[in-house]
Amino acid sequence: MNPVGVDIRNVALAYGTTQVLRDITLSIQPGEFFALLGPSGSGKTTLLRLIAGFNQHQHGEVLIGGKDVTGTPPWDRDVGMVFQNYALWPHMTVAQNVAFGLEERRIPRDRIRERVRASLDLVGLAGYDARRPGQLSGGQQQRVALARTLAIEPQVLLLDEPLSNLDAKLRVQTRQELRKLQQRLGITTIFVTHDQEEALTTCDRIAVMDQGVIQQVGTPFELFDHPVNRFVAGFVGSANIVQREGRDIAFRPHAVTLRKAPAPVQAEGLSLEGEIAAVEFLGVSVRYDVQVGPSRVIADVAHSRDLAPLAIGTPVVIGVPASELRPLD
Ligand SMILES: Nc1ncnc2c1ncn2[C@@H]1O[C@H](COP(=O)(O)OP(=O)(O)OP(=O)(O)O)[C@@H](O)[C@H]1O
Repeated sequence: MNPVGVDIRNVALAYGTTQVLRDITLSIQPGEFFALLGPSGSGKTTLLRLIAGFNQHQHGEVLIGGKDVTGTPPWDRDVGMVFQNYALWPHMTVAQNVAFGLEERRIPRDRIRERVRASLDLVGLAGYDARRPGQLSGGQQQRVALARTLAIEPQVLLLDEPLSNLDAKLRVQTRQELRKLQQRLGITTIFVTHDQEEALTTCDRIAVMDQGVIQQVGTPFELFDHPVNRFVAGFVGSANIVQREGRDIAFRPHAVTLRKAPAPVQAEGLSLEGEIAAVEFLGVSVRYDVQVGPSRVIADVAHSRDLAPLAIGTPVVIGVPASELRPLD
């Protein structure tokens, strides 16, 4: 299979007077595992459904494999979508569920049987053909939904929060399996999630969305190390933001060093005086809330058995090296 790219150009979509997507431009590379990451209501699902053909935009164009698909119905788009609730038929067996989309496409019976077997193999469910969805665990149901979508051999795989119904441990295991499967198939995949850890661990690149606008596109490292604005800095990891000379400066809690006051002020980077306001032991590190004037700064300090924690009320000097300071737009 030759993977295809997806290009979204100046797309806008409104429901009545509610503008849900505003001038979205995005290029997803062939074979890429791409995440749409944002809080609830940011427009991720709307954008995914638009690529699938379930939503229509009022402005701009959507290209799949270089072809403008505006106006093309979902079944003519060569895309497969896995829905958040899986949408499996409860009265059908696993094999019948997986075969369903193929029968609709009028594919010959023996070809259908082959493809059902191959896609159940792919997701590790060989031998489960005769079960009904109600006789499977949540994780297995999720894999049936994935097998059913892969069976139609789409050029683009669209996943709408596919792991959100799984418990925390299974979610981690399933996202690793999904990543491996995606790499093996090399299929262009677009993954909607509101969970930053899921996006950072699974995807090649991420578009961070807020209020129908793409705030930044980048690799997990780029977004974490070089957030362009306050929203991305706070949504991808946690960030401290302080005002300096009329600009916002962001830095990560783990970049902060704490020394008991009085301590010499560092020539380079940021130095602030404050007082420990709260202490949380996280195991690997200790998280300190430091009161600095009217604002709070979070410092994550690596824990060591030889280091007594600082008590609430201790006056401290906060230091952040210049290389860890990020000016924001
Ligand atoms: N059919 C509709 N009619 C009117 N408004 C809609 C419709 N569908 C979605 N919206 C609105 O569009 C905005 C974006 O919704 P969307 O479902 O795309 O967000 P999301 O980022 O996927 O959020 P979530 O993670 O909660 O699913 C929301 O404010 C929502 O209320």
